[in-house]
Amino acid sequence: MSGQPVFELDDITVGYGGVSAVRGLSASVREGEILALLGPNGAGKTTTMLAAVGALPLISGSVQALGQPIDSAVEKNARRGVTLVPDSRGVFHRLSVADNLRLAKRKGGTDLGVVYEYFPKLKTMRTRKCGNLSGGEQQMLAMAKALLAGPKVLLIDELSLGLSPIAVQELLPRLRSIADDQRMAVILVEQHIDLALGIADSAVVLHHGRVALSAPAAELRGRRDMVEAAYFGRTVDVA
Ligand SMILES: Nc1ncnc2c1ncn2[C@@H]1O[C@H](COP(=O)(O)OP(=O)(O)OP(=O)(O)O)[C@@H](O)[C@H]1O
Repeated sequence: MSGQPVFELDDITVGYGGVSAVRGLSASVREGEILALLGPNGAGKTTTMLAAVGALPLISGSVQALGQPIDSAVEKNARRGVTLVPDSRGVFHRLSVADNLRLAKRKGGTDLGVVYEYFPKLKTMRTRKCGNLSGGEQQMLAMAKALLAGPKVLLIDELSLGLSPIAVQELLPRLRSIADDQRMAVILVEQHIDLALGIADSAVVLHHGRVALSAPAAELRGRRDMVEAAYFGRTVDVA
C-alpha cells in the first residue's frame, strides 16, 4: 500500500483526570488500509479511539487527520470525515431502519443505494423498528449509518461486541471490501484476534496503555504465540 498516512497518532499520551491510560502510542493508516487495535481488557483501546476523534484531550503528542490536527470538537472532526462507530452502536431504537439511515445521510456521503448493496439485509428490514433488531443487525445498521456520512477515516470500537462468531465472520470481511471500495482508512478495535488480523493491513497490541507489539498484519497471521505474548505484556520484536 502506498501513499501518505491520512490519519496519524504521534506519540500520544492520554488519560483521565491527568492520569495517563495510554502512553507514547504512535500508529498511522493510509487510504484503504485497516489497522487492528488489539489488547486485553483495560489496555487502553477505547481511550485511544476517544482521543483519536477529539473526545478526550491529549496529555501529550498529536493526532493528525487528513493533514490537519484533530479538533477538540467531535462533530467538527466528523464533518471533516473522521467518524467513530461507538461500542454502544448509536442507533435510535424507536425509529425504523429507514428513518435511522435517513437521519444519518450527509451531503457527499455514500449513497443509500450503495449502502443497501453492502448490507442487503437492511433493505429487506427497512420498515422494522431498530429496537427489535438482533445485535448483529444493529451493528450492520451502525456501520451503514457511519458510511452515509461519507467518512474518510472510520474508527470502529468493537464491531463484534456481543455478536455470534458467525455474525462476526460475516461482518469483518464486508468491512474489508468497503475499505477497499471506498478507499477508507479504518482503525478497528477488535477482540477476535484472528478475524481482525485476517482483514487488517497492520496491527498494534496494547498492554497497560503501552504498545507491546506493532507489525504488518501479514507477519502476525498464524503467529498467535507472538500476539499472545504481547497480550501478556511481553514486548515483542518482529524480526
Ligand atoms: N472515564 C474513566 N475515568 C477513569 N479511568 C478510566 C475511564 N475510562 C477508562 N478508564 C481506565 O483507563 C484504562 C483503559 O481503559 P479503556 O476503556 O481504554 O480500555 P480498553 O482496552 O478499551 O478495555 P476493554 O477491552 O475492556 O473495553 C483502564 O484502566 C480503565 O479503567
